[in-house]
Amino acid sequence: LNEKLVCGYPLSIFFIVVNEFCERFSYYGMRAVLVLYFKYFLRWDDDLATSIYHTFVALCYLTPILGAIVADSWLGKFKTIIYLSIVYAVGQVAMAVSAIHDITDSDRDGTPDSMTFHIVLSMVGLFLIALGTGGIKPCVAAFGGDQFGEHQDRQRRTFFSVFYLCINGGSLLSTIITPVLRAQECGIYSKQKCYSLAFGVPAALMVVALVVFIIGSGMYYKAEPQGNIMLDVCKCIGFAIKNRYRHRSKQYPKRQHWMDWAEEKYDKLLIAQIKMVLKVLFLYIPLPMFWTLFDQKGSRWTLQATTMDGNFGALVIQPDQMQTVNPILILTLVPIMDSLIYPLIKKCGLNFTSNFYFSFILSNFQKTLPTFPSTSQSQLKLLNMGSNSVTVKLPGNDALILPAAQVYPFINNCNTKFTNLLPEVILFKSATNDLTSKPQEGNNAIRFVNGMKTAVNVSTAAADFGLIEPFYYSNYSQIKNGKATFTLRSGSQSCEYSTNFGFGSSYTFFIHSTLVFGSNCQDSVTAVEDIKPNSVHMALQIPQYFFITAGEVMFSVTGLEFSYSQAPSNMKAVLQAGWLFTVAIGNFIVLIVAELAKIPKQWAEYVLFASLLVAVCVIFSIMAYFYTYIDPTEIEAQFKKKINEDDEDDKSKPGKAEVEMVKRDSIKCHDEYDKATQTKM
Ligand SMILES: C[C@H](N)C(=O)N1CCC[C@H]1C(=O)O
Repeated sequence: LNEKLVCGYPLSIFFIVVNEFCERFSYYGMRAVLVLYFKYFLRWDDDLATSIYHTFVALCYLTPILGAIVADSWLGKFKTIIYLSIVYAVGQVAMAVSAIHDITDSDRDGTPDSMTFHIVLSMVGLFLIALGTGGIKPCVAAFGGDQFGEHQDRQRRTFFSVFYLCINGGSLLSTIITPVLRAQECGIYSKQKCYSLAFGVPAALMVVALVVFIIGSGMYYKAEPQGNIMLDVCKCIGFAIKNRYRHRSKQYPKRQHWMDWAEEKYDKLLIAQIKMVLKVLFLYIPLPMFWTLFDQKGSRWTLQATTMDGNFGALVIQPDQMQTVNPILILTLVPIMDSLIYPLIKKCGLNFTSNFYFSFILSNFQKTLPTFPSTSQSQLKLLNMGSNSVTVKLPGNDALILPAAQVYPFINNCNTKFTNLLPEVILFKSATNDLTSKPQEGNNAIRFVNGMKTAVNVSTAAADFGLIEPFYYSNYSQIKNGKATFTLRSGSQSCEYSTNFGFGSSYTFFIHSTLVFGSNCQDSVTAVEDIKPNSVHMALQIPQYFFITAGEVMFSVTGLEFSYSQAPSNMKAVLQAGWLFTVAIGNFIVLIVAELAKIPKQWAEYVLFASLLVAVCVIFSIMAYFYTYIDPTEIEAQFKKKINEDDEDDKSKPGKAEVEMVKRDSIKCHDEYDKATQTKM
């Protein structure tokens, strides 16, 4: 195969793993900011953004089928990777261009004037990316496997581990870098969040991936495509089903396998190869459930993280950055498993046939949310601005004593009329404006109520609340966690008010009528906590990440190698695509159950997914126990030898008796296949 070896490994795989690293950087980097791009640039709502996101991810894992068919039947893996990488890079460039707001911002107000242009271009870009990333994915993995000879099983296994490390190295770096690029401000006429840069860098990395792959060109082993194999496979399966149906009567003897009903018309080698593929595909049936749970990292788990405290001391973690725990753990666990755990298991003589994965159910963390008013109620707040406590009597409520400078929040029916309130008591009613959910991305939602007789301007370094009229309130502004200093200004006079924020809280700050400018106004502002800060720490998600990643290491890395080693020579990429198809189905399940079915209680949804996964684990273990490993190369060699011998015989001794003999031999050969596949793993 390959003449240039480094430490027993073909040199060509260096280019393949670097290509994979850059490609995964490109894919995961773009994916990391995609939902935010939908939400904040295209101005889609949460539901539409999440649905399109999961549809895109599912499409990325559906298109491998196309790429694999093109590679195995027509172009070969090498050319398919090159052509589809170009499509992929064009898609990434289209995404980067679609995120330049200046293109359609003719009135230069900072917002695009023709959203249709940006939506259409980004959808075209995403379609090309899905075609490219999905199309090349099964080919790159199988092409890497092709570089090893028959006696390099150990090296090939190590290659698939290193390949997985590169996937996750690229994913880790890009998930850290692209959100930082997105947070930059850029633009020609006005400065906006820099989505074009966040998509532009992944586009550049895809070009690098392509160049690296082309550089290695002279060193690759390039297996030739073997004709339109998928068409033959479909026709052969169709014929077997039809033939079986035609011979359904009891008078016809049964055949060992239903595919044997294609024997009348199809080559025995092809039938044997289809049997190998179907056997593996059958084993894949329960697998999508793993990906269903796994892919919720990007949606449900990240949303859960927004209701948690991300303060890790020196490091403050943003909710979407928690996803980087997965690739970090992969980079740690894969070497540990490969160099320690698997050899240890082997030494202990354990038959490690199936891997169990665990899910971790975390309870509903949104306990920090208060009771919000229903549609027929309104939220009221009473603020005593005086210096003495006052007694307030509201219709239908007991009299209450309101201490000086204190706020009393309560919920009442909208149509209640309030009369005779003391002049120093502010009745603050803002049912339509109150925040009714946790602020986004772990931020804090802050607003001010001005109790003074003059208008006050409030601002911080991060937000401007504008001029607040007397007895009126500002809009909410998002403030990050940590200390914030607010400057209160009226004409030329000002004072400062400082306070500390956690994650995901909401506060209304009441400015007292007694405020005196020029001094510190710490005592003249009362903070009312509308939504408590997140109290559950994000670190509690780490065990959940650990278990799902440990499952991934045992199941996904081995699954890649398994899909390669169990595939017939002409369907290596097709089986890789079958493996990736399980990821696509997993994402569709998320889309249906999590996004469309909308189970009202989050914990009920987690319990449902976890129970389904446990059930699937049991089923999969049973299936894996009965699975018998095969050596496709050996089986194919036996068939080819038999066919050659038959050809020789046909040439020298044509006649009816010989035809019978060939038939008998073929059946013998079939028996050999069946015997070979009956050895347990
Ligand atoms: C980032 C994940 N740890 C990961 O490596 N994968 C998730 C789906 C399959 C695989 C990949 O190839 O990206």
